[in-house]
Amino acid sequence: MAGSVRSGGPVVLVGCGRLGSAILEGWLLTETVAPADLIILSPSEKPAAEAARAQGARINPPLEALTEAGVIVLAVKPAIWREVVTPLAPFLNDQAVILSVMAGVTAPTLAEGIGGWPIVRVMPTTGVSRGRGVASIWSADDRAQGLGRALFEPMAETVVLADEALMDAATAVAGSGAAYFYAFTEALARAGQASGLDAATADVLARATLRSAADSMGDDDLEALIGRIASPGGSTRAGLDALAKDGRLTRMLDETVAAAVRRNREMG
Ligand SMILES: NC(=O)C1=CN([C@@H]2O[C@H](COP(=O)(O)OP(=O)(O)OC[C@H]3O[C@@H](n4cnc5c(N)ncnc54)[C@H](O)[C@@H]3O)[C@@H](O)[C@H]2O)C=CC1
Ligand SMILES: O=C(O)[C@@H]1CCC=N1
Repeated sequence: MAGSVRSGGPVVLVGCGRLGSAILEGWLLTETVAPADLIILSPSEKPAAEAARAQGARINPPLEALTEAGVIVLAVKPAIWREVVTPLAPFLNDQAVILSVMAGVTAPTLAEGIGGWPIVRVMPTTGVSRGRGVASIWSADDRAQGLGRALFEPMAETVVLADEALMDAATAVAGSGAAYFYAFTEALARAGQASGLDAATADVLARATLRSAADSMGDDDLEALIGRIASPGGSTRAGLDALAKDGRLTRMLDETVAAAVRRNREMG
């Protein structure tokens, strides 16, 4: 229901890039935040922000408007967040909550730049724009955690993490995972080409197959799902054996996730 998230004041979205826009679109689509409760800070014009403005959101009002804010959502790049929040801090009221969707930036680091307010970290996927995202949530503060859940549960499958240290792994799996999936799709299409399909046909087959596989996955046991396709001694089993030869699939994904975790830690 529009405006059902009662954060104690307007929701301020700081940064309306790829993720900020996705979050904004998800809130409006799922009516999680009423447009009139939204303040968007963005140095440049963004289509998602303009659409929100048309429904009543405020874009770049005088910073005095932030004194009413219930939650400040930081969706800027990790490299610039300090310079972005410094001018905002003097306008925030005691009850405001800082919600960060920035990869890698830890709560203690955030507290150095914008200390004194409860912090909740959320790692969403851009699927929130269609109300079908994933979001990992962590906070040491119950009220802030509740606010993070209220803002993301309507548009994402959410997981509350017990320990902030797990956020880097959750980011490496979920925040980045869709990109791995697209890279896999591309590689599958290329492999189809290497086996004789023309590029356009291989692209259609790879995309359509993985789309329909993702649609059918649900919560079913993954080995059971594989078993429904791979008949014993059949061609899929031969392909799966090649994929897993000498543990290479597992090793490749271990290395992929570990590299992303390392980078998240460096950014923090
Ligand atoms: N794109 C993704 O799938 C995900 C991104 N993230 C995190 O979200 C954050 C943002 O990432 P993206 O949206 O991909 O980056 P982006 O570069 O698309 O967006 C950042 C936005 O911040 C704006 N900005 C710069 N200075 C500003 C200021 N002073 N005030 C307000 N806005 C300002 C820029 O105009 C830009 O639109 C990053 O910290 C990233 O780690 C987290 C999960 C997923
Ligand atoms: O690549 C990034 O830095 C962010 C983290 C998760 C998705 N995008």
